[in-house]
Amino acid sequence: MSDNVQQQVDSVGSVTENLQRVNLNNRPRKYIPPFARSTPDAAPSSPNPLSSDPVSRSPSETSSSGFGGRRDFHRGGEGRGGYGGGFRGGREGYGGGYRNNRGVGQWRDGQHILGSRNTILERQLFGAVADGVKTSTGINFEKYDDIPVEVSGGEVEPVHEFLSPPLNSHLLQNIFLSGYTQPTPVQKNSIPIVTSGRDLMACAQTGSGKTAGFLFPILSLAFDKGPAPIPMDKNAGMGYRPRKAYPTTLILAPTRELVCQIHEESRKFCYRSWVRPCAVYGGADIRAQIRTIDQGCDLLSATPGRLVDLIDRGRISLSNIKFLVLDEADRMLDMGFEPQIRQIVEGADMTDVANRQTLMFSATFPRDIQVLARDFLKDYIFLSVGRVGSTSENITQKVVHVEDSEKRSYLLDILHTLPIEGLTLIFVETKRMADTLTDYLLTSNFPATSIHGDRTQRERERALDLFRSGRTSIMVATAVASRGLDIPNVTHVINYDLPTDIDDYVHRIGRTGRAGNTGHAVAFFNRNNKGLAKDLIDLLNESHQECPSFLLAMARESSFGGGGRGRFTPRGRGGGNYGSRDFRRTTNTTSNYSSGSSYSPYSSGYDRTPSNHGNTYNSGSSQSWW
Ligand SMILES: Nc1ncnc2c1ncn2[C@@H]1O[C@H](COP(=O)(O)OP(=O)(O)OP(=O)(O)O)[C@@H](O)[C@H]1O
Repeated sequence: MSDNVQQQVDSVGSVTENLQRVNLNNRPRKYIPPFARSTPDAAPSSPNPLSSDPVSRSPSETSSSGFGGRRDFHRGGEGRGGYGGGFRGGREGYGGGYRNNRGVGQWRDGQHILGSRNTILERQLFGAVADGVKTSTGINFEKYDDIPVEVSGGEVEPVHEFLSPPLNSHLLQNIFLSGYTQPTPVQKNSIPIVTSGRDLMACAQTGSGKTAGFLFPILSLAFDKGPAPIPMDKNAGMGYRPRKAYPTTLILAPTRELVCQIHEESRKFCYRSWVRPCAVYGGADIRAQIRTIDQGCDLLSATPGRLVDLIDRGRISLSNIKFLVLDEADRMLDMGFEPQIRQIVEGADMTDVANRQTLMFSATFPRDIQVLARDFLKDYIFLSVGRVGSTSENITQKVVHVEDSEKRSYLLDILHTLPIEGLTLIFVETKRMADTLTDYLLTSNFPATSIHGDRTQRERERALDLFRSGRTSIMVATAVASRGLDIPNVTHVINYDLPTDIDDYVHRIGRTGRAGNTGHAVAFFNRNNKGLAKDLIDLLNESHQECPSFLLAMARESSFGGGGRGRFTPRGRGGGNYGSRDFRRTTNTTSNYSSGSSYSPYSSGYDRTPSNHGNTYNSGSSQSWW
């Protein structure tokens, strides 16, 4: 972001803050449910590192909705409709004076009332292909259909086109505004699975449309059924209590940047609907985020740490969650995030597993994490598009032997040969190395920036913005940028330092070759990376890439026994063919996976019962923190 644009954004941001402060003086005392919200021109959005357009931060217009903020929606009387009844929350269509504003809709009297069109917002959300800020589909998009799909745990009849039904007709309009003409394989299958009410663990290659794979069926159901009624607050009336948001969908993702990206995608597909997307993540002003969620929060994208903070402050309740999504699920459930995820899912007031749908998506899903994931799922369908952890053939991979001492000069050689158009992402293992290498590139006259966990959120946002816009065509990154980021025009990924885990490699190189586009990945390999050799060879072979002889020799030397963290490598499965990846199929259980209905997720391996799911997890890393 140029300083000029940054200043504009800042000044619009401060106007927003001032107006919000004014609003605070007259604010209704309770969280505003969907039918009683004022409808601003543009949906209020969280401070968003991915949005460079000041319009996205336009102040919320205080409209005279006439619903009267006096009603205690948390206690409200009987209600109708919405996710199967039985609620005690407020009634739909309360009051009158509805004002249909541009771009934001409402749910009222059991009807979905669409906001009118807002061309400025449309341009901001959907852009134009020529803007270059959205990834457009590449020449190999159609080839996704050749990737084998496997489903276990139930029968699925995939959808082959974006049609209504099964998708809500308004959602279809937003899909077409986004320029999507045909679903990707993961979407073809996730739409019927989720709309039929099943839990899902889905694995599909990087860049193949998993985000829409969960957003489409969730939003379609939300647009069809309307808001879930807000449950009774047990402590209502007991003195002052802060307003609380009751989202119906929670999407958890591991990094701030990814949360923002998911939020931006959500804003597109929620356009003109009653559903208000919000994002909360660390490193940004929590008070501004609280003000935003107070304006309405139906679909919440969050990093776990910030969400826990807001739950602890009594600002968010998870008691209304109908859909829980773990994006990059294997990362969310690994050692680093597992305690926070358990705190959110099991330690707070989250809807229990039987009464919510839980969806997990990733390009990789190690066996041990699949086992752990069962704590959060019920009778789920396992969907894999391509082998779990495989890489897209759209990415041309090259592994070169480079000693540590030669890496810098080798890197410069490569950078000199790259075409000027196109972005290059360079991965290193440490934050210090990210800074050092960036400085080196700058002194060598290459436009470079860096992103890593020691930079402030503002610096991270600025780096990403410079890179995304192409003003700085090289970004040096640690693993913080390895997952999920969808940056158009990344043509090259260089693993200057290789990760120790093959799954991390898969995600890193997946920043290129997205949505049917082609890309290139180069890895610097030397003896220090010996432990990765076997998994890397498997991966290269499977994706029909050249495998250098030094790598084969290194693998022979290596004492590692393949399979990594329990991935279903061809070797691990005893053959090189496409086969089972659902761990339930390779585990000796008494479950019946083919029927779906008779499968019991509680049947093997762990000391659990349906009544105490999760709390007696016994794998060795189990702990109680409440
Ligand atoms: N049906 C579709 N038609 C055209 N483009 C699509 C479609 N679905 C998704 N895309 C685009 O493909 C790109 C990649 O999608 P997305 O980021 O969801 O991939 P992903 O599978 O989640 O990748 P990763 O594993 O890296 O997180 C995005 O730019 C998205 O807009």
